[in-house]
Amino acid sequence: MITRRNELFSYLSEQRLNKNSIGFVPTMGALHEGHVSLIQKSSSENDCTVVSIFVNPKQFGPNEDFAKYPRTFQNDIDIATQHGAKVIFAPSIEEMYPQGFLTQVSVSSITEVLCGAHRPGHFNGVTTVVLLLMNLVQANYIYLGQKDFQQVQVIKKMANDLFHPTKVIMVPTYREKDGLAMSSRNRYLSEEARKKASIIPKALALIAKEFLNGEKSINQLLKISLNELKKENLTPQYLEFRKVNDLTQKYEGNLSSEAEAVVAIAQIIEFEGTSTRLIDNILLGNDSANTKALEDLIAKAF
Ligand SMILES: Nc1ncnc2c1ncn2[C@@H]1O[C@H](COP(=O)(O)OP(=O)(O)OP(=O)(O)O)[C@@H](O)[C@H]1O
Ligand SMILES: CC(C)(CO)[C@@H](O)C(=O)[O-]
Ligand code: BAL
Repeated sequence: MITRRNELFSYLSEQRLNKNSIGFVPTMGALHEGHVSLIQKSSSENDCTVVSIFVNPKQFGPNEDFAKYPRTFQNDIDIATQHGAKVIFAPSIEEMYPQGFLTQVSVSSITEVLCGAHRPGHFNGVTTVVLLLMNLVQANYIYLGQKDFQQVQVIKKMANDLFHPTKVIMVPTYREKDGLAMSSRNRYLSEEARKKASIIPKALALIAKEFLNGEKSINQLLKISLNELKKENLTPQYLEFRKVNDLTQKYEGNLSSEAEAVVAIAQIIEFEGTSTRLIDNILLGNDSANTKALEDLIAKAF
C-alpha cells in the first residue's frame, strides 16, 4: 500500500521502464463485487493494476454523506490484492490537496443535467480528483463503472479535451440477485429499505422489457416505469431518457431504430428517518452487448 505521491511515482516509473502496461481503477473504498469486476478486467488487460482508495471531500455537498461514507480500509486492501491489484494508492487528503491548492477542473454542460442538477459542484470535485489521479498514475487505461454513467461521460470528455493519453474504459454494471446495482451506499439500507430498493431495477427492467418488445414511445415507457415506482410510493429524483453521445439532450417522442439512449434514474429511498440516494441506468440501442445486459437485468428483476 502506498500513501505518498513520490513513492507511487517511483514504483510506476519502474513499471514503465520495464514496459509494463498500467491499468487504473479509482475508488472511494468500501469495495464490493462491482469494484472487483473493474479490478479483474484491469488485471486481465494490464501488467500492473493500480487501485486508488480516496474518499474525495471535494465531490460531496455540505449536506451529503462525506462523514458517514463507509470506510472499510483493511478489508478493501484484501479484496483489491486478492483480485489482482499490484498497488493500492491510499493518499491522505493533504497528500491530494496540499495547503494552498487553488485549482479546479470543470467540464461544462454535460455536468449540469441528471446528477449534476441535484448535486451542485459534485462533478467539479470528481474531475478535479480524477485528473490529479490520472496524472499521478499515467495509466494506459482507466476503468470506470457504467453505474455512474454520467461520470464516465464527463471523465471521457475531460480526458479528450485535455489531450490526456489515458484511455477510458467503461465496465458494465454489476448487479445483485434481484438486479439492484451494487453500490457502496447499499450498506446504508436497513432490511426494509433494501426491499424497497429492489423496485429500482424493476422500474428499469420494465422499460427494458417493453423496449425489447418493440415499444418506442418514450412517454409510454416512462409511464409504465413511474407507475411501478408509485406502487411503493416512490417518486424518482429523476428518470430520464437522454442521448448517450450528448447528455444535455433529452430524448423525447419516439425512439428511433438507431436509438442510442441512456435511461437514467436517481431514487431516494427513505425509511424510518434514514435516506439513501441510489442511481442506476440502462442503455437502449442496437448493440448486442446492450441487449444482453437488458436481458440479464430482466431475468434478475422479475
Ligand atoms: N455495481 C457496479 N458495477 C460496476 N462498477 C461499479 C459498480 N458500483 C460502482 N462501480 C464503479 O466503481 C468505481 C468506484 O466507485 P465508488 O467507489 O464510488 O463505489 P460506488 O459503489 O459507486 O459508491 P457509491 O455508493 O458512493 O456510488 C466507479 O467507477 C464506479 O462506477
Ligand atoms: C471516480 C471516483 C473514485 C472519484 O472520486 C468516484 O467518483 C467514484 O468512486 O465513482
Ligand atoms: N460513485 C459516485 C461517487 C459519488 O457518489 O460521490
